[in-house]
Amino acid sequence: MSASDTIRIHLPDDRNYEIRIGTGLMDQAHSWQGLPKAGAAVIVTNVTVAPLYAQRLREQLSAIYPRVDVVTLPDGEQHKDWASLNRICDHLLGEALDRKTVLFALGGGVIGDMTGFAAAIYMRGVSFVQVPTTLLAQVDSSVGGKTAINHPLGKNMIGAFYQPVRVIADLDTLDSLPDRELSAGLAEVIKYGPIADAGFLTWIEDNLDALRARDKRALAHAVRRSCEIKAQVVGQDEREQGLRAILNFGHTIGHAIEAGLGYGAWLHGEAVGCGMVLAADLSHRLGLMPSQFVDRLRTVIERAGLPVQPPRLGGERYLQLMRVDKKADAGAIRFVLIEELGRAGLHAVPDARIVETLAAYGAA
Ligand SMILES: NC(=O)c1ccc[n+]([C@@H]2O[C@H](COP(=O)([O-])OP(=O)(O)OC[C@H]3O[C@@H](n4cnc5c(N)ncnc54)[C@H](O)[C@@H]3O)[C@@H](O)[C@H]2O)c1
Ligand SMILES: O=C(O)C(=O)C[C@@H](O)[C@H](O)[C@H](O)COP(=O)(O)O
Ligand SMILES: [Zn+2]
Repeated sequence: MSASDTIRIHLPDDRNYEIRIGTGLMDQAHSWQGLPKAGAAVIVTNVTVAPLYAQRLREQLSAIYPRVDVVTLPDGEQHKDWASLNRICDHLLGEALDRKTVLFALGGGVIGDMTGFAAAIYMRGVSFVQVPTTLLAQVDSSVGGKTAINHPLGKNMIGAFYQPVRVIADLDTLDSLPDRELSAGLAEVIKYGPIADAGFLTWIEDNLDALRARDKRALAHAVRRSCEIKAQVVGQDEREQGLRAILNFGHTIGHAIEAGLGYGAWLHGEAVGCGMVLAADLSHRLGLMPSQFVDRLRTVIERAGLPVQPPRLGGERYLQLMRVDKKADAGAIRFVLIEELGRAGLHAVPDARIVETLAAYGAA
């Protein structure tokens, strides 16, 4: 791969945008050219990421915008809430920033989801740019326009579909990412294999050690292929009327784990990794996939440094949490199941089969 690669996401009404992936982008002025003109830019970040990257981004943006503010939020999934959203809106309104103001989400998926939601609702919509600094955000959350905050009763329950105007993924920011967060990001990378590209799953298996060692070429390929798949899916079904649901593989149980344990106890990627093992198992129990697939997926998830043993919340509690899943339909819990390697679909699964599977993993 060259120093940078660009993937384009195609959406109606002139909302196409570029996903730029590469090294050194944070300090390369050309990455930031062509952004909407405005009197002000606001970088939204958190207390961990601000000291690492906010000043560098501010310098780049100062060449474009007369005014560049920084809003620094507390760090953590437990702060993906109304209070943080209000802090962004309080700043925008308190400073009388107009509707041309451009927001820059500098951080992981938590910052990206909240900044996007703030952009969607401030003055009924201002432009925003995703500057993802975690592997998870570079391969998934910065692309596709799902924005949200959590509710104690359910994950991402309050939000909007609202697309960024650009995504700039500087692979160098991954150098400072803790190992546990890198593993969490690998869960969403692995996800794309079984749902969309069997060959990519094999590539991940072959390159997992290089990915965990942060080999830049391996990371670049993982980010690029993940974004290509996500851009294709979202380009066909932006608002999840059908196809887009495949991106939710592992999330039915994953989101139940996150909400059930309290946000932040397990990382999103950890919960999704474990949720994929159980969804693979369900795919086998319902006769869609052979048992070897479950073993294969569990092995790669374990090798990525992710947990595969779900917490023991109890069968009834899991069901209660999953009934508010956004894919649920008239009370029926629906799972993304693998139908063949590289192809997935949405399936209503009877409660008894879900509890049986959870029990097999000691979680019911
Ligand atoms: N919108 C979507 O399509 C979508 C997709 C997947 C996940 N998500 C959401 O994304 C969130 C998870 O995102 P995440 O895994 O990035 O978590 P995160 O945003 O909490 O970031 C993980 C941790 O890494 C720190 N961090 C970020 N960049 C860093 C860097 N370069 N160096 C050092 N530390 C850094 C953060 O401060 C945080 O402590 C969840 O809320 C999930 O629901 C959304
Ligand atoms: O972009 C999507 O669509 C996804 O489902 C990607 C997921 O990885 C992500 O966690 C998403 O936020 C989950 O969506 P939700 O609609 O279940 O909240
Ligand atoms: Zn996810």
